[in-house]
Formats: sequence, structure tokens, C-alpha cells
Amino acid sequence: MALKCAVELGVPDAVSKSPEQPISLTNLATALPLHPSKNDALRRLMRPLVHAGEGEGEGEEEDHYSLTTAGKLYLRGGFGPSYLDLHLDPTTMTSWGMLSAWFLYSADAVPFEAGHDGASFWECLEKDPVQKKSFHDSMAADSVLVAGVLVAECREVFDGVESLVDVGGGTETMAVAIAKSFPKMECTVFDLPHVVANVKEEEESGVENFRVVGGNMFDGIPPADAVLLKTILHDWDDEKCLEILKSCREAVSGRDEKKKKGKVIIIDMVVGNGDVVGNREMYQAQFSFDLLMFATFNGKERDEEEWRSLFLAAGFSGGYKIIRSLGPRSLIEAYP
Ligand SMILES: C[S@@+](CC[C@H](N)C(=O)[O-])C[C@H]1O[C@@H](n2cnc3c(N)ncnc32)[C@H](O)[C@@H]1O
Ligand SMILES: COc1cc(-c2oc3cc(O)cc(O)c3c(=O)c2O)cc(OC)c1OC
Repeated sequence: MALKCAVELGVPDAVSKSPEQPISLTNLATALPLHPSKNDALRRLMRPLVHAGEGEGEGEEEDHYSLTTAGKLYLRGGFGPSYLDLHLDPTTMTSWGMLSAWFLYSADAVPFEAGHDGASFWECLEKDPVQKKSFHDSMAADSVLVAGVLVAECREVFDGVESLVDVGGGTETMAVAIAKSFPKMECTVFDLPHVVANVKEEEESGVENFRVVGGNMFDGIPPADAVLLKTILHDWDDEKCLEILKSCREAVSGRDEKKKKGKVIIIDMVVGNGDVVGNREMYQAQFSFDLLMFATFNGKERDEEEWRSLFLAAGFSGGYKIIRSLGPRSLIEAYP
């Protein structure tokens, strides 16, 4: 909460722009648009942030500040501010307020839905344009990071792929980044009609090998050589995941006479795998997201065994491969 407040006040930008490094408390107060009667409280706001880095050689001085590497993520326009907006938004926070009630009473409603008269997270977003924008902006900020790695370091994933559908692609960030990087590939972003309605302009204005399709993935998925599911399956329970995966399998299972088989590319967590081994903070990230997914959707972060069972049950007879770790997430390919 201190971080959210500091970001809203523009603290990271003021610290970063200061010619004095580290910047003193007095100069920081002057650089911010604070009411003069509030200057003294700035030290109290900054203290928990300074001490958050304790034990790593940071946080030794309480009245002079410079940005840590993580702090740089919170500069305006970066990934951090939209991430905070999403996770600390009052609508999103409802899940946490309802979690203990879920444990105490026999009703099985998803905590988020119990706090919203039975409406799902996606239904709430549709009704609230501000929350919808905040959600899709932060997912897009995440996609900028992930797309950068994907097109720079994982190009072999797209070898032989002539068409790709980004299912639940949200706004166009990921599909456009792939389309630009692979100009011969037909790239489609597929999401709920009210989500992609805002993306149409992008389609009209520019990248030729990119198009937009609105629809419900539970009613079918447009055919392609590859389907991309980035942070989709963790939003759903096993039953719904099976429906999605079966539909993806059909979508990539060969439309021409050669019956060329494609693949499903998944970007999601594999709990306990890859980069997280021996890394306490990565485990914390995975377990925190698991609880968030549970409280918001009855979704979950899955370990390798759980992924294996899903692929088997969804009929992926070609098996699967965990291609690489992307921090707490992994890139998985599943073959029909
Ligand atoms: C967690 S977001 C992931 C967005 C994007 N893949 C990314 O990683 O940035 C989940 C996406 O699934 C979409 N979605 C939810 N239900 C859907 C449905 N029934 N059919 C198609 N898309 C759906 C949401 O609108 C949202 O864009
Ligand atoms: C913005 O960066 C990330 C976001 C997510 C993420 O966050 C969510 C938050 C919600 O309140 C509801 C959701 O449905 C979601 C997601 O589905 C979702 O994927 C996840 C990330 O990595 C796992 C992000 O990058 C760090």
C-alpha cells in the first residue's frame, strides 16, 4: 500500500530525475506536488519502502533515496504502476475480502463471485470500463515484457508456423508483436467481442498480417497452425481447461488435405519447475498467484504432473514439452 501511494505521488520518477543521487528527503518533498503541510509524513511513507530491501545492503539510510533495480519498474509508463493498479484495485481486492468466508461456510461460490452477486470476474469487467481498461493495460504491459523475450530468444518456437491464433489475447500487444516479428505469419487475436471491439482500430490502421476475431472460446476457436494461450488456463478449473484444450486441439489438428498437425503454445506457471528451483521469491510468486487464481476464479497454478494429466485427458497424443522458463512462468508446447 505504501508502494501504491508512492507510485501515485510520482516518487520513483522524482527520485530518478534528481541530479542529486541519492536524493535527500527535503529535496524529494520539494520535487513532489505535496501539500506543504504534508512534507513531514513523507519520511513515514518512505520508511517501509527503504526497509523492504533490508538484508541486501539496501535500506541503510532512511532520509536519502535512490532507485533499486526493482524500483525502476515503477517509473511512470512502466510495468509496475499498471501491475499495482490491477492487483490493488477495489474490484480485484474483493476476492481477498471474501476468502475467509469461503473457508468458514459450506457454500462453494468462488470468493470473487460471492462478493459480486454471483457475477464472474469477466462479467464485472464488461460492466466496468475503468476496471476493464486497468486490467487489459496491465496484461498488455506484461505482454510487452514477455513478447520481447519470445521474439528475441524463442524464435524456434515459431519455425514452420504459418498462422497463429492468440486465444484470450486481450488487447493486441502479443499478437501484433509476433506479427511484426514474423511478417509471413497470419496472426489473429481472439477474445470476447467486447474486449476486441477496442482493438479494431489497430487492425485497420496497420500491420497487414494481423487480424482480430471476437468470440467465446467455449464455442470454438479459429483454426491455425498454432494456438497461443498466455496466462489463460490458470484462470480456469480443470473441467473448463479440458474444454479449452480440446477445442485448441481441434483448431490446430490440420485443416488441409495434408492434415499438417500444429501445436498449442502455453505460457503459464509450472509450479516448482525451471527457474524457480531453489529460488524462494519465485516460489512465493507462484504460490501467491495460485491463491489469487483460486480466490478470483477457482483457477490454479499447476505443477508438471497436473499439466501432464490435462494434456492426456484432452487427447494430446503427441505429448508435451516444457521449452523454457520465463521467470516464474514457463513456455510449454502441447502436440495433438
Ligand atoms: C488473464 S487475461 C490474459 C490476456 C492475454 N493472453 C495476456 O496474457 O496478456 C485472460 C483473457 O481471457 C479472455 N477471456 C475470458 N473469457 C473468455 C472467453 N470465454 N472467450 C475468449 N476469451 C476469454 C479475457 O477477456 C482476457 O483477455
Ligand atoms: C500484470 O502482470 C501479470 C498479471 C497476471 C495476472 O493477473 C491477474 C490478476 C487478476 O486480478 C485477475 C486475473 O485474471 C489475472 C490473470 O489472469 C493474470 O494472468 C499474471 C502475471 O504473471 C503470472 C503477470 O505478470 C507478472
